[in-house]
Amino acid sequence: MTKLSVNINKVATLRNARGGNTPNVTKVALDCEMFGAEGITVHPRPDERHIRRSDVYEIRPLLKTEFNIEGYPSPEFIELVLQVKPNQVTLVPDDPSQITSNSGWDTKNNLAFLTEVLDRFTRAGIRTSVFVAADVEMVEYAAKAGADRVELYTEPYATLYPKDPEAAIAPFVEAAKTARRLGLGLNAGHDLSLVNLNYLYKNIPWIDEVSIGHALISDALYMGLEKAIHEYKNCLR
Ligand SMILES: CC(=O)[C@@H](O)[C@H](O)COP(=O)(O)O
Ligand SMILES: NCC(=O)COP(=O)(O)O
Repeated sequence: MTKLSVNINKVATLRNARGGNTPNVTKVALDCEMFGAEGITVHPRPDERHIRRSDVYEIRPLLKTEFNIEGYPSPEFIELVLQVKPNQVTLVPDDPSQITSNSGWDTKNNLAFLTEVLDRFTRAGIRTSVFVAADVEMVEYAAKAGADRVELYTEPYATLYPKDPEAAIAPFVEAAKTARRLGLGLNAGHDLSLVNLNYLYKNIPWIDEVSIGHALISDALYMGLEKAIHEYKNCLR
């Protein structure tokens, strides 16, 4: 069964826009769980443009589903994750100045670094996931580095899907088969939406978890959060 983890970064973006506590990010996280989300994802970026470190500490003890923290493994990020101990940590290769995640790891050229970081989280009992492009070699080196899972960076799929679904999905099926062959768990995320999610799922039904934020929160502005979560879960059947 493919689980839906709701990324609440953009709820924090709205909260931060006025400097107060509306919308209440913690309440939204708990409501997402009540509406059927099977996990909550946050990406506490160094500039705290949306999710703040304080959000991470506040949310952690209250969640009933899975907590996934994404980020670049800086010393500060590693310390935060080891203190909070989420169910899963997802390593992304983002530079602090990036507007959003726009690439997967070069797991081959970062093998030693990733191996050392992943080992620290593994020893702390935290499931690890490495954000990679749909590239067989990048998946293979994520396995070599000791990751429990890979998360396929799905922006290229989302961009090409409307023009050519079969071409869009092809590299992702190959990368997903490689992950399965190597015994890696499989996540996927970035720019997934109600337009493209079901086709991804139908072609790669063994995905463990999709983490979706930007499109889901945008859809919720029109249909409401509860209906949005139900609609996204309906794409995973
Ligand atoms: C790793 C990934 O693809 C998403 O978590 C993305 O990083 C979202 O970050 P923003 O919400 O800051 O765009
Ligand atoms: N890992 C992807 C994620 O958490 C959310 O990405 P997006 O849906 O905001 O593009």
